[in-house]
Amino acid sequence: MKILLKNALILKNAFSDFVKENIFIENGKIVEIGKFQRQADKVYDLSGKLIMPGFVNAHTHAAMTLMRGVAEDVSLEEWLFKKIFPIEDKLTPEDVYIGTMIAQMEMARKGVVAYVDMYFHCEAVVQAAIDFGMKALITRGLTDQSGSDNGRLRQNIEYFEKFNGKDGLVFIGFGPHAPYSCSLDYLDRVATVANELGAPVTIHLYESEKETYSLKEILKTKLSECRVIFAHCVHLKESDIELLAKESFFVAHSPTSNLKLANGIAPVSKMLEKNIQVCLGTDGAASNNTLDIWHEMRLASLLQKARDPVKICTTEALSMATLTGAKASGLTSGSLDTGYDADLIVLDIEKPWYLPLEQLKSHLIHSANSLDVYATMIKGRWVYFNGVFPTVDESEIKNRFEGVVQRLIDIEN
Ligand SMILES: CSC[C@H]1O[C@@H](n2cnc3c(O)ncnc32)[C@H](O)[C@@H]1O
Ligand SMILES: [Zn+2]
Repeated sequence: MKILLKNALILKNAFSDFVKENIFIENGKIVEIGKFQRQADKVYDLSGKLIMPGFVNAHTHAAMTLMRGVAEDVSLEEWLFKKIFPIEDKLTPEDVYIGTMIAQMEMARKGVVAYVDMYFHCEAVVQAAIDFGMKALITRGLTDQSGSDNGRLRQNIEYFEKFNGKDGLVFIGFGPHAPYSCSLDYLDRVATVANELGAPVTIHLYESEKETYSLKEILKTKLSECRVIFAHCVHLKESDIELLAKESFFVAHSPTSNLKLANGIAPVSKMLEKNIQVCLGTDGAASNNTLDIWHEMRLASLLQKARDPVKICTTEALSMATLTGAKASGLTSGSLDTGYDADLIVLDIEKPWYLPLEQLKSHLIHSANSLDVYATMIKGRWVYFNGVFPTVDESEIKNRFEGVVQRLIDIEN
């Protein structure tokens, strides 16, 4: 399939300038960007639109759309242990499939092309990603709190063997939940396996001020040799910041979830000063409550500006949401270039809040609305286009979702 996108403004990546050129896509890949004439099977006139790289949501629990709004105005501890875990105990693979589908619809609607997930019933997450056509780094949440992991690591390895690389969309990593739910021995075992398989790892780290373990000790395990996405990193000591400054380490910053669960504000400016690679994640819809990277991008920037107007600048924010997220997840997105997968979004910039157009880059952070996304393409396939989700039956998914939620409510009563 040959696709021509013409007459749009193009932002190739966070660091580039806007150009008015055409994009030619063949078999899911960008073949040419420039001022050319070519024959195509499908031609889209995108006058008045901006084409830019899609966002990477570098930390989420997609299926938690099922629990959006069920546990409000509580601390992380109460939220997780008293409200969320009891509901999660009742989730079936079918529930996780439907919850993940709704999450993907929301993310595609808001310009996300790839996400990093940590959950369970991962075969259902894989199926949802494949059926929808979204890129995902999927990890099995791992804990050994009761002294045993009840086969979770074995399951994660099986997911890797069965699904890693599937359709060029799904990749499998390892998801030790947090240092407070994984012993050091277990973390070492998980990291050893991940390292042998060349798979990335993601783990919650220093989310609340009650988390008092030692990062130095944690990094004496094989985790130090893995590609790791550390989620949250709100309560880092100066010495911890130094430890995270490493080519293979990434921090997924989730400002909304951190504020909503009263965990505070991550020291992102300090991290960026030390060249730590910071990307953005929404966390799950039960703690955010949206899956909106535009919102995270703006909030991340504003929270640091509370103390220093220089941080986080437009280019930095955009690159956190695109290039750094792509690098962290290992998913080849984040930039529009010849040879890259066509993972892009089309934004309707004919709205008053994109004027003056001369300052368009700033508007993308401080004035844009996620619902201005007109279309989202992943590997050359539209997964959202002008109000329609071409790869799924929207009303069927919504009906099934309501059915699952009703069942969960009935169990509770
Ligand atoms: C075992 S699968 C992943 C696990 O993580 C839980 N979770 C979701 N958000 C957070 C968070 O902010 N901190 C800690 N744990 C979180 C989710 O409910 C799943 O049980
Ligand atoms: Zn999380």
